[in-house]
Amino acid sequence: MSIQDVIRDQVTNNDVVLYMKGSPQFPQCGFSSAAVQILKACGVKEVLAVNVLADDGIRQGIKEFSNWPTIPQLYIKGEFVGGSDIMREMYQNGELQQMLKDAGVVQDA
Ligand SMILES: N[C@@H](CCC(=O)N[C@@H](CS)C(=O)NCC(=O)O)C(=O)O
Ligand code: FES
Repeated sequence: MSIQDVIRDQVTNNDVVLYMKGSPQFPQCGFSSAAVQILKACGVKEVLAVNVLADDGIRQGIKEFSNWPTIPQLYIKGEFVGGSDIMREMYQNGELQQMLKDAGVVQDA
């Protein structure tokens, strides 16, 4: 299976996927830490967190997959949402909560 296939499987088989540096418990970059905090603030309980620092193939492959040059990257229901700046904007205007609600990932937002 190619890296692109692995990524496609991850985002297809998990409602919420966060490609990040480090883990939700120990983020290894401020941008990834912010992304984790925003998901928590939205009430997301289940997320597949993929540590790109543990796999350089994924680290580069995800940029190609999404056509987006940086980490973190959030996917909801197989759809690329954005990085931490976009997540923060969408959280502030309520769009992210709505998207998670529509996806059936959180009850009340
Ligand atoms: N403003 C960006 C911040 C993310 C960013 O600049 N990430 C850099 C540094 S962590 C990155 O992924 N560089 C490529 C790499 O490390 O592979 C966002 O909204 O997500
Ligand atoms: S690891 Fe240096 S900015 Fe993210």
